[in-house]
Amino acid sequence: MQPNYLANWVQSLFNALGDEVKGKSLGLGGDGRYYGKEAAQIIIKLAAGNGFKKVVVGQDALMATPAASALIRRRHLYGGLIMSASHNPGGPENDFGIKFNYTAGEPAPERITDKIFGETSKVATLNMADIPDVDLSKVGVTKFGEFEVEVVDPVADYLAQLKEVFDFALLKKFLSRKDFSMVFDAMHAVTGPYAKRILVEELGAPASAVLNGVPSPDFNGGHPDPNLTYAEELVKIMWADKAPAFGAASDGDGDRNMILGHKFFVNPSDSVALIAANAQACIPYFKSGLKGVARSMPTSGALDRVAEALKVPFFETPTGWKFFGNLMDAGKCSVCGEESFGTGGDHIREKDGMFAVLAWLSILAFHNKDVPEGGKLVTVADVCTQHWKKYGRNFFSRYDYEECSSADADKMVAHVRDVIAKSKPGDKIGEFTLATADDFEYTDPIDGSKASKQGLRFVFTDGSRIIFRLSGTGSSGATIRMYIEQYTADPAKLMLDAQVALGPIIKVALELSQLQKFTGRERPTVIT
Ligand SMILES: O=P(O)(O)OC[C@H]1O[C@H](O)[C@H](O)[C@@H](O)[C@@H]1O
Repeated sequence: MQPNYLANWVQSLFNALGDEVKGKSLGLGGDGRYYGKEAAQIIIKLAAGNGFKKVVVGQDALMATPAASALIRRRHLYGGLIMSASHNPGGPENDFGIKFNYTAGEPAPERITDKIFGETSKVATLNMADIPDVDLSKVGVTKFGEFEVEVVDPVADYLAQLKEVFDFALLKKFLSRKDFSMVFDAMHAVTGPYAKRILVEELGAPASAVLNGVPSPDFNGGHPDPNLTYAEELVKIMWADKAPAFGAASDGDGDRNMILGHKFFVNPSDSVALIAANAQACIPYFKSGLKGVARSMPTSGALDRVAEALKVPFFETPTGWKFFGNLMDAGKCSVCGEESFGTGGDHIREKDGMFAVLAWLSILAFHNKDVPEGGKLVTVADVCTQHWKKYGRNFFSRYDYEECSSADADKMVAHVRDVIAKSKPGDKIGEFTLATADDFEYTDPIDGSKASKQGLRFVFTDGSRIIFRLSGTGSSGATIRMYIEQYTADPAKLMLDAQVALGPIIKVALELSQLQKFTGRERPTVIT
């Protein structure tokens, strides 16, 4: 990141917030990329020059996004700036790899991000205080007159928050079972120190349970994306004949997650549904039940079925975590998630990778509480299978076509819009009968704001769906995402491989969009 770029952006943010920031305290975190510490020094000087009274920063700028949210909420800080590991400047809620968490620790709402964006073109002066760099390697307070910088242990507040959510004694007992083993891949990103402290020191997992636990400026040459493509090392371990019972990975800034069993991938859409279904029984924080649940539109309908069974309010939002923030602030949502590997809850209102890992460990601990050590352990796959037997299974897959030319992608989108305009309920598309086709629109139930053009979708009478969206986070060209979903309650089909089960509808999706013709792509770059 260019220092000037960063300074301009942060100054725009402070300008947008105006007098609101005067005399307030700001939380600050980074993720272990090389610019983390440098950027922290710049932001500290800008905060001092713009009237903040204090900056609270993680030691070595190693602050995961959920940890920063916990810090903001627990210490009643004004807000927090998190330098995210994003390879994708300009995503739905993070500009230039920075995420601004607003007062309650949730991602900044659209009205704030729009205001910041408006200010970026007008910045004339950088109000940077003339103070020396702060030693970020040591916990402690440095004062500069009225202004002070506190360097904190980045894990402490977050751990305290997690302890209010989960039964740590139960988890510790479960992790001490000789017949259970796990591995967590921190992918050389920020969660290494978190995993060591929480999983190893607090919960007693062996040190070897944390893989790639040392944050590195360039993620050791890897790409810290917790999916089947990029978490290759973990996938190899979990697909070996002799493997740990549980595997998980988290991303650059610790907010996304992937959950695996032995030779078993838990689709993120299923993961949030399973967490919601088991929350009340397995996680103390949810013991009085869920206030409501939410998923993004492209995320599969597995969660809808759980909401219906639990009789709790359900919300379908556009892609982007900020839409959940409003619901959680209004006390309408306890658990939410997205197909893009984000899962979270209202404990900190962020997507939270470690929360998902501890939620899954709590689910496993609960389902194994009557299984004697050495008995047949209830596995991740068993928990999912039992869930599908009860609710049916929403097969789901996402095809990503990265770095397409923007012109080609736009042509394809125009074509799909045209198909939608010409179609009507009852039309036959392949073996499927159309129920509706539209461009998803959302009216926020809390503030009434409208979001349009949030994804082109075809919904069929059997509940199957085909959705096209252009990524808002891709870094070069256009990334087309094609989401495919099909529901089955047929016990004979529950265990099919998702790609096999979805074969026919994928064909339909490719035909109706003419994706291959428009983009020249024979196959996607990533399949989830
Ligand atoms: O627009 P996409 O590339 O599909 O990315 C979508 C994702 O972007 C960011 O990571 C947001 O925090 C997520 O809430 C969202 O799901």
